[in-house]
Amino acid sequence: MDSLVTGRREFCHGRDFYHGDIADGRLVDQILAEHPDISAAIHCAALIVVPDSVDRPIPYYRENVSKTLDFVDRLLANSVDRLLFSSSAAIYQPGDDLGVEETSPVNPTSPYAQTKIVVERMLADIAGSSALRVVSLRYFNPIGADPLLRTGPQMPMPSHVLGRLIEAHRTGRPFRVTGVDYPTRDGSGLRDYVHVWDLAGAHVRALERFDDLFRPGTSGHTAVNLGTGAGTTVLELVEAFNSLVSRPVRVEPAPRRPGDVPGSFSRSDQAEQLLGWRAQLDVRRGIVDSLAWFDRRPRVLPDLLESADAARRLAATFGR
Ligand SMILES: O=c1ccn([C@@H]2O[C@H](COP(=O)(O)OP(=O)(O)O[C@H]3O[C@H](CO)[C@H](O)[C@H](O)[C@H]3O)[C@@H](O)[C@H]2O)c(=O)[nH]1
Repeated sequence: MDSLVTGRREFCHGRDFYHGDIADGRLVDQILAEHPDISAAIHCAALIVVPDSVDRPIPYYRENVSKTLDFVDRLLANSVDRLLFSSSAAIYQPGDDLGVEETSPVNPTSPYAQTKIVVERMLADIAGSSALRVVSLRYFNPIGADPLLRTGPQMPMPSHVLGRLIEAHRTGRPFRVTGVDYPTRDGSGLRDYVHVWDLAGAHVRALERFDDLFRPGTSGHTAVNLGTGAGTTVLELVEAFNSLVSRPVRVEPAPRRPGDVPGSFSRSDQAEQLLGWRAQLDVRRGIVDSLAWFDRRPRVLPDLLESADAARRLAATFGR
Protein backbone atom coordinates (compact mmCIF):
# COMPACT_ATOMS: atom_id res chain seq x y z
CA MET A 1 0.00 0.00 0.00
CA ASP A 2 1.37 3.39 -0.96
CA SER A 3 -0.11 6.87 -1.34
CA LEU A 4 2.27 7.42 -4.30
CA VAL A 5 2.88 10.95 -3.02
CA THR A 6 6.56 10.18 -3.46
CA GLY A 7 6.47 6.42 -4.15
CA ARG A 8 6.17 4.78 -7.57
CA ARG A 9 3.71 2.20 -8.81
CA GLU A 10 6.39 0.67 -11.07
CA PHE A 11 8.18 -0.60 -7.95
CA CYS A 12 5.23 -2.85 -7.14
CA HIS A 13 5.12 -4.47 -10.55
CA GLY A 14 3.83 -8.04 -10.27
CA ARG A 15 2.69 -7.57 -6.64
CA ASP A 16 -0.70 -6.99 -5.12
CA PHE A 17 -0.82 -3.23 -4.76
CA TYR A 18 -3.29 -0.78 -3.20
CA HIS A 19 -3.08 2.93 -3.94
CA GLY A 20 -4.07 4.87 -0.82
CA ASP A 21 -3.25 6.46 2.47
CA ILE A 22 -2.36 4.59 5.66
CA ALA A 23 -4.92 6.72 7.50
CA ASP A 24 -7.71 5.52 5.20
CA GLY A 25 -9.27 3.04 7.63
CA ARG A 26 -11.75 1.73 5.10
CA LEU A 27 -8.96 0.84 2.69
CA VAL A 28 -6.94 -0.85 5.44
CA ASP A 29 -10.04 -2.85 6.37
CA GLN A 30 -10.52 -3.81 2.72
CA ILE A 31 -6.90 -4.92 2.25
CA LEU A 32 -7.00 -7.06 5.37
CA ALA A 33 -10.38 -8.53 4.41
CA GLU A 34 -9.06 -9.44 0.96
CA HIS A 35 -5.83 -10.88 2.44
CA PRO A 36 -6.79 -12.75 5.61
CA ASP A 37 -3.31 -14.34 5.59
CA ILE A 38 -1.66 -11.02 6.51
CA SER A 39 -0.36 -11.35 10.05
CA ALA A 40 2.18 -8.52 10.18
CA ALA A 41 2.63 -5.03 8.77
CA ILE A 42 5.83 -3.25 7.72
CA HIS A 43 5.21 0.46 8.15
CA CYS A 44 7.66 2.66 6.21
CA ALA A 45 5.31 5.53 5.30
CA ALA A 46 6.71 8.92 6.31
CA LEU A 47 8.03 12.29 5.26
CA ILE A 48 11.79 12.02 5.73
CA VAL A 49 13.71 15.19 4.83
CA VAL A 50 15.28 16.75 7.93
CA PRO A 51 15.60 20.42 6.76
CA ASP A 52 12.12 20.28 5.21
CA SER A 53 10.75 19.16 8.58
CA VAL A 54 12.25 22.28 10.19
CA ASP A 55 10.44 24.46 7.62
CA ARG A 56 7.15 22.54 7.67
CA PRO A 57 6.67 20.67 10.97
CA ILE A 58 2.88 20.37 10.70
CA PRO A 59 2.84 17.99 7.73
CA TYR A 60 5.58 15.94 9.41
CA TYR A 61 3.58 15.47 12.61
CA ARG A 62 0.40 14.80 10.64
CA GLU A 63 1.87 12.28 8.19
CA ASN A 64 4.31 10.56 10.53
CA VAL A 65 2.59 10.64 13.91
CA SER A 66 -1.13 11.10 13.54
CA LYS A 67 -1.53 8.84 10.54
CA THR A 68 0.50 6.10 12.24
CA LEU A 69 -1.98 6.23 15.08
CA ASP A 70 -4.92 5.81 12.71
CA PHE A 71 -3.14 2.99 10.89
CA VAL A 72 -2.31 1.02 14.04
CA ASP A 73 -5.84 1.48 15.30
CA ARG A 74 -7.16 -0.23 12.17
CA LEU A 75 -4.52 -2.98 12.30
CA LEU A 76 -5.56 -3.86 15.84
CA ALA A 77 -9.25 -3.70 14.93
CA ASN A 78 -8.43 -6.35 12.32
CA SER A 79 -6.35 -8.43 14.78
CA VAL A 80 -3.03 -7.71 13.06
CA ASP A 81 -0.73 -7.29 16.03
CA ARG A 82 2.79 -7.58 14.60
CA LEU A 83 4.35 -4.34 13.39
CA LEU A 84 7.76 -3.40 11.99
CA PHE A 85 8.22 0.34 12.23
CA SER A 86 10.80 2.33 10.23
CA SER A 87 12.52 4.44 12.84
CA SER A 88 15.70 6.43 12.55
CA ALA A 89 19.13 6.88 14.08
CA ALA A 90 18.42 10.62 13.85
CA ILE A 91 16.82 10.38 17.33
CA TYR A 92 20.09 9.79 19.21
CA GLN A 93 22.23 12.10 21.27
CA PRO A 94 25.63 10.61 20.51
CA GLY A 95 28.50 10.83 22.97
CA ASP A 96 32.00 12.05 22.14
CA ASP A 97 32.97 9.12 19.90
CA LEU A 98 29.60 9.31 18.04
CA GLY A 99 28.90 5.59 18.61
CA VAL A 100 25.36 4.77 19.74
CA GLU A 101 23.48 1.74 20.97
CA GLU A 102 19.75 1.27 21.54
CA THR A 103 20.04 2.41 25.16
CA SER A 104 21.94 5.59 24.30
CA PRO A 105 20.23 8.86 25.24
CA VAL A 106 17.89 10.34 22.68
CA ASN A 107 17.79 14.00 21.73
CA PRO A 108 15.89 14.59 18.50
CA THR A 109 17.08 17.89 17.04
CA SER A 110 14.60 18.20 14.17
CA PRO A 111 10.84 17.80 13.87
CA TYR A 112 11.54 14.76 11.64
CA ALA A 113 13.55 13.03 14.37
CA GLN A 114 10.96 14.06 16.96
CA THR A 115 8.22 12.33 14.98
CA LYS A 116 10.21 9.10 14.97
CA ILE A 117 10.77 8.97 18.74
CA VAL A 118 7.23 10.16 19.45
CA VAL A 119 5.88 7.29 17.34
CA GLU A 120 8.18 4.75 19.02
CA ARG A 121 6.93 5.84 22.43
CA MET A 122 3.33 5.95 21.28
CA LEU A 123 3.62 2.41 19.92
CA ALA A 124 5.28 1.22 23.16
CA ASP A 125 2.34 2.65 25.13
CA ILE A 126 -0.18 0.96 22.85
CA ALA A 127 1.74 -2.31 23.05
CA GLY A 128 1.57 -2.03 26.85
CA SER A 129 -2.20 -2.19 26.82
CA SER A 130 -3.01 -4.36 23.79
CA ALA A 131 -1.83 -7.39 21.84
CA LEU A 132 0.37 -5.16 19.67
CA ARG A 133 4.05 -6.06 19.41
CA VAL A 134 6.41 -3.68 17.67
CA VAL A 135 9.96 -3.82 16.41
CA SER A 136 11.27 -0.31 15.71
CA LEU A 137 14.10 -0.63 13.22
CA ARG A 138 16.34 2.38 13.68
CA TYR A 139 17.86 2.89 10.25
CA PHE A 140 21.15 4.64 9.96
CA ASN A 141 21.71 6.17 6.49
CA PRO A 142 20.41 4.05 3.63
CA ILE A 143 22.42 4.17 0.40
CA GLY A 144 22.50 2.18 -2.82
CA ALA A 145 19.69 0.59 -4.79
CA ASP A 146 18.33 -2.85 -5.51
CA PRO A 147 21.43 -4.66 -6.87
CA LEU A 148 19.22 -5.96 -9.71
CA LEU A 149 18.23 -2.33 -10.45
CA ARG A 150 14.48 -2.89 -10.26
CA THR A 151 14.09 -0.12 -7.67
CA GLY A 152 16.09 2.77 -6.28
CA PRO A 153 15.75 6.40 -5.22
CA GLN A 154 12.84 7.86 -7.15
CA MET A 155 12.88 11.55 -6.25
CA PRO A 156 13.90 13.73 -9.23
CA MET A 157 16.35 15.67 -7.03
CA PRO A 158 17.17 13.62 -3.93
CA SER A 159 18.26 15.73 -0.96
CA HIS A 160 20.48 13.09 0.61
CA VAL A 161 24.22 13.26 0.32
CA LEU A 162 24.82 10.54 -2.27
CA GLY A 163 22.04 11.90 -4.51
CA ARG A 164 23.66 15.32 -4.31
CA LEU A 165 27.05 13.85 -5.14
CA ILE A 166 25.69 12.11 -8.22
CA GLU A 167 23.95 15.35 -9.22
CA ALA A 168 27.22 17.28 -8.85
CA HIS A 169 29.02 14.62 -10.88
CA ARG A 170 26.50 14.90 -13.68
CA THR A 171 26.24 18.68 -13.83
CA GLY A 172 29.91 19.41 -13.20
CA ARG A 173 28.92 21.79 -10.40
CA PRO A 174 30.83 21.60 -7.11
CA PHE A 175 29.42 19.45 -4.32
CA ARG A 176 28.64 21.50 -1.20
CA VAL A 177 29.80 20.01 2.08
CA THR A 178 27.14 21.31 4.42
CA GLY A 179 28.98 21.72 7.70
CA VAL A 180 32.76 21.62 8.03
CA ASP A 181 33.04 22.46 11.73
CA TYR A 182 31.51 19.35 13.29
CA PRO A 183 33.39 17.53 16.07
CA THR A 184 34.46 14.73 13.71
CA ARG A 185 37.91 13.66 12.45
CA ASP A 186 37.76 16.05 9.47
CA GLY A 187 34.98 18.48 10.48
CA SER A 188 32.34 17.12 8.07
CA GLY A 189 29.24 15.22 9.22
CA LEU A 190 29.66 11.53 10.01
CA ARG A 191 27.08 8.86 9.17
CA ASP A 192 26.79 5.06 9.18
CA TYR A 193 25.83 4.29 5.57
CA VAL A 194 23.97 1.01 5.21
CA HIS A 195 23.08 -0.55 1.86
CA VAL A 196 19.33 -0.75 1.18
CA TRP A 197 19.69 -4.40 0.19
CA ASP A 198 21.08 -5.16 3.64
CA LEU A 199 18.26 -3.12 5.20
CA ALA A 200 15.67 -5.07 3.25
CA GLY A 201 17.22 -8.31 4.48
CA ALA A 202 16.95 -7.11 8.08
CA HIS A 203 13.19 -6.70 7.65
CA VAL A 204 12.86 -10.26 6.40
CA ARG A 205 14.90 -11.50 9.37
CA ALA A 206 12.81 -9.47 11.80
CA LEU A 207 9.62 -11.02 10.43
CA GLU A 208 11.05 -14.54 10.51
CA ARG A 209 12.13 -14.16 14.13
CA PHE A 210 9.29 -11.89 15.21
CA ASP A 211 7.56 -14.11 17.74
CA ASP A 212 10.85 -15.15 19.37
CA LEU A 213 11.57 -11.49 20.14
CA PHE A 214 8.62 -11.25 22.47
CA ARG A 215 8.71 -13.79 25.26
CA PRO A 216 5.98 -13.66 27.91
CA GLY A 217 6.68 -10.92 30.41
CA THR A 218 8.86 -8.87 28.03
CA SER A 219 7.95 -5.43 26.72
CA GLY A 220 5.83 -5.28 23.57
CA HIS A 221 8.25 -2.82 21.98
CA THR A 222 11.82 -3.55 20.91
CA ALA A 223 14.19 -1.15 19.15
CA VAL A 224 17.05 -2.39 16.99
CA ASN A 225 19.81 -0.35 15.33
CA LEU A 226 20.36 -1.13 11.66
CA GLY A 227 23.82 0.16 10.82
CA THR A 228 27.12 -1.29 9.66
CA GLY A 229 29.07 -0.35 12.78
CA ALA A 230 31.36 1.97 10.81
CA GLY A 231 31.15 5.75 10.53
CA THR A 232 32.06 7.58 7.30
CA THR A 233 32.48 11.36 7.08
CA VAL A 234 31.14 13.34 4.14
CA LEU A 235 34.70 14.02 2.95
CA GLU A 236 35.51 10.28 3.16
CA LEU A 237 32.37 9.54 1.17
CA VAL A 238 33.44 12.04 -1.50
CA GLU A 239 36.87 10.40 -1.61
CA ALA A 240 35.34 6.95 -2.08
CA PHE A 241 33.00 8.38 -4.75
CA ASN A 242 35.84 10.05 -6.62
CA SER A 243 37.86 6.83 -6.62
CA LEU A 244 34.99 5.14 -8.49
CA VAL A 245 34.22 7.74 -11.18
CA SER A 246 36.38 8.96 -14.06
CA ARG A 247 35.69 12.69 -13.55
CA PRO A 248 36.11 13.60 -9.86
CA VAL A 249 33.64 15.88 -8.13
CA ARG A 250 34.97 19.15 -6.71
CA VAL A 251 33.89 20.13 -3.20
CA GLU A 252 33.16 23.47 -1.62
CA PRO A 253 32.44 24.18 2.06
CA ALA A 254 28.95 25.37 2.94
CA PRO A 255 27.09 26.26 6.15
CA ARG A 256 25.39 23.58 8.27
CA ARG A 257 21.82 22.74 7.24
CA PRO A 258 19.01 23.60 9.70
CA GLY A 259 18.35 20.77 12.13
CA ASP A 260 21.51 18.93 11.11
CA VAL A 261 23.64 16.93 13.56
CA PRO A 262 27.28 15.78 13.71
CA GLY A 263 25.93 12.24 13.18
CA SER A 264 26.53 8.82 14.66
CA PHE A 265 27.34 5.20 13.91
CA SER A 266 25.90 2.06 15.42
CA ARG A 267 28.03 0.21 17.93
CA SER A 268 25.39 -2.29 18.93
CA ASP A 269 25.23 -6.02 18.32
CA GLN A 270 21.48 -6.23 18.99
CA ALA A 271 20.67 -6.79 15.31
CA GLU A 272 23.03 -9.74 15.25
CA GLN A 273 21.86 -11.13 18.59
CA LEU A 274 18.13 -10.70 18.02
CA LEU A 275 17.72 -10.92 14.26
CA GLY A 276 20.82 -12.85 13.20
CA TRP A 277 21.54 -9.94 10.86
CA ARG A 278 24.73 -8.15 10.00
CA ALA A 279 25.39 -5.75 7.10
CA GLN A 280 27.28 -7.40 4.24
CA LEU A 281 27.71 -4.61 1.67
CA ASP A 282 30.10 -1.70 2.15
CA VAL A 283 29.96 1.99 1.22
CA ARG A 284 31.75 1.45 -2.10
CA ARG A 285 29.14 -1.11 -3.13
CA GLY A 286 26.43 1.39 -2.16
CA ILE A 287 28.01 4.04 -4.38
CA VAL A 288 28.45 1.62 -7.31
CA ASP A 289 24.81 0.46 -7.11
CA SER A 290 23.57 4.06 -6.79
CA LEU A 291 25.52 5.15 -9.86
CA ALA A 292 24.21 2.17 -11.82
CA TRP A 293 20.65 2.91 -10.70
CA PHE A 294 20.79 6.58 -11.71
CA ASP A 295 22.01 5.48 -15.15
CA ARG A 296 19.23 2.96 -15.49
CA ARG A 297 16.45 5.01 -13.86
CA PRO A 298 15.20 6.77 -17.05
CA ARG A 299 14.29 3.34 -18.42
CA VAL A 300 12.46 2.22 -15.26
CA LEU A 301 10.78 5.60 -14.65
CA PRO A 302 10.67 7.26 -18.09
CA ASP A 303 8.40 10.16 -17.08
CA LEU A 304 10.80 11.20 -14.33
CA LEU A 305 13.31 12.43 -16.91
CA GLU A 306 11.23 15.45 -17.75
CA SER A 307 10.59 16.37 -14.13
CA ALA A 308 14.29 15.96 -13.26
CA ASP A 309 15.17 18.31 -16.12
CA ALA A 310 12.47 20.71 -15.03
CA ALA A 311 13.73 20.60 -11.45
CA ARG A 312 17.27 21.25 -12.69
CA ARG A 313 16.12 24.23 -14.78
CA LEU A 314 14.24 25.60 -11.75
CA ALA A 315 17.27 25.12 -9.52
CA ALA A 316 19.46 26.93 -12.08
CA THR A 317 16.96 29.79 -12.30
CA PHE A 318 16.96 30.27 -8.55
CA GLY A 319 20.70 29.73 -8.25
CA ARG A 320 20.49 26.77 -5.88
O1 LIG B 1 24.46 18.27 -0.38
C1 LIG B 1 24.74 17.74 0.72
C2 LIG B 1 23.84 16.90 1.42
C3 LIG B 1 24.25 16.37 2.64
N1 LIG B 1 25.47 16.64 3.14
C4 LIG B 1 25.88 16.10 4.43
O2 LIG B 1 25.83 14.69 4.36
C5 LIG B 1 25.49 14.14 5.62
C6 LIG B 1 24.31 13.22 5.47
O3 LIG B 1 23.18 13.98 5.05
P1 LIG B 1 21.85 13.25 4.45
O4 LIG B 1 20.88 14.31 4.07
O5 LIG B 1 22.27 12.30 3.39
O6 LIG B 1 21.34 12.39 5.67
P2 LIG B 1 20.74 12.80 7.10
O7 LIG B 1 21.52 12.01 8.09
O8 LIG B 1 20.73 14.26 7.33
O9 LIG B 1 19.25 12.33 7.04
C7 LIG B 1 18.94 11.05 6.54
O10 LIG B 1 19.21 10.06 7.46
C8 LIG B 1 18.46 10.10 8.65
C9 LIG B 1 18.92 8.92 9.51
O11 LIG B 1 19.97 9.34 10.32
C10 LIG B 1 16.98 10.04 8.36
O12 LIG B 1 16.61 8.75 7.95
C11 LIG B 1 16.60 11.05 7.31
O13 LIG B 1 15.30 10.80 6.85
C12 LIG B 1 17.49 11.04 6.12
O14 LIG B 1 17.20 12.17 5.31
C13 LIG B 1 25.24 15.33 6.55
O15 LIG B 1 26.40 15.59 7.29
C14 LIG B 1 24.98 16.47 5.58
O16 LIG B 1 25.31 17.74 6.13
C15 LIG B 1 26.38 17.45 2.43
O17 LIG B 1 27.50 17.68 2.89
N2 LIG B 1 25.98 17.99 1.26
